[in-house]
Amino acid sequence: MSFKTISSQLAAQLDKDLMGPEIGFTLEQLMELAGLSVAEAVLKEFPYSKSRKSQVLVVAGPGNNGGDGLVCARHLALFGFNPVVFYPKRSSRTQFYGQLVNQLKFFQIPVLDGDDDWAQYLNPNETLCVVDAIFGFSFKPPVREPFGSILQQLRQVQDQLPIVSVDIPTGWDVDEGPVEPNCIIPKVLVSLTVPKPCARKIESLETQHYVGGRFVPRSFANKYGFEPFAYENASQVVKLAPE
Ligand SMILES: NC(=O)C1=CN([C@@H]2O[C@H](COP(=O)(O)OP(=O)(O)OC[C@H]3O[C@@H](n4cnc5c(N)ncnc54)[C@H](O)[C@@H]3O)[C@@H](O)[C@H]2O)[C@H](O)CC1
Ligand SMILES: [K+]
Repeated sequence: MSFKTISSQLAAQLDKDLMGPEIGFTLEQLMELAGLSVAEAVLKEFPYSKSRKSQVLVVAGPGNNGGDGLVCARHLALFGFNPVVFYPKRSSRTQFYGQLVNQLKFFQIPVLDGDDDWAQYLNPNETLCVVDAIFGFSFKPPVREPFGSILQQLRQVQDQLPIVSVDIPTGWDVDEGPVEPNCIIPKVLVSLTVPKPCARKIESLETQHYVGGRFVPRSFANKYGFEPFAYENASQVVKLAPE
């Protein structure tokens, strides 16, 4: 199946439109659905079973991609997984991020900060997968610390420990694809709303590709030049067939 992508410029316009005065979604609403989508993609790729490891490390960055990760961790816990969140640079953009962290504490999900030993969770014998919610479509290279070292450590384990990237693999340019030498090569990519051009650079044999963020009607999708994705029943994600 060949999938439609929209440029970063158009994606930014789409977001502005969705959250503008006429339509009126709030960021919090979209983030909740985005995080739920990613958790469902994890469940589909790595089905939860009581008899196997269920630890998932969620690495959350300082922006909204990180926010998607915080929401995802909460849904993973509801699905039966044991999420651990590494959130080294906390956003003070709005108080909502603090509320998301409080919700994680309410679920007894550990939230590690920059001083904690997060690398202990990179053991493939104990951790099922890593959710890469570090940067999304607003990443501009070169990567700054502490994220440079974090990416380096993730790169070292990514062949043994599968990485699930939220919207854009971290270190990729939204239009051009891999731009950062230490960028993530995910085993699973969950594009939100509609894939961005960088998704064409994934190797379909190596990376499973999902679309999630099921929040637009057909008329709105058509306005932005794509058709709605073939979501089944109440599912929040759809897996795209390899190209
Ligand atoms: N409609 C949707 O599809 C929705 C998508 N969502 C998610 O939001 C991100 C985009 O969020 P944004 O806050 O614009 O940006 P990022 O999270 O990608 O990153 C911004 C953050 O990162 C810092 N930063 C940028 N470059 C660097 C660098 N080289 N080194 C270090 N730090 C860097 C920057 O300063 C900011 O703090 C999108 O991809 C989706 O995942 C929403 O959830 C809403 C719905
Ligand atoms: K990401």
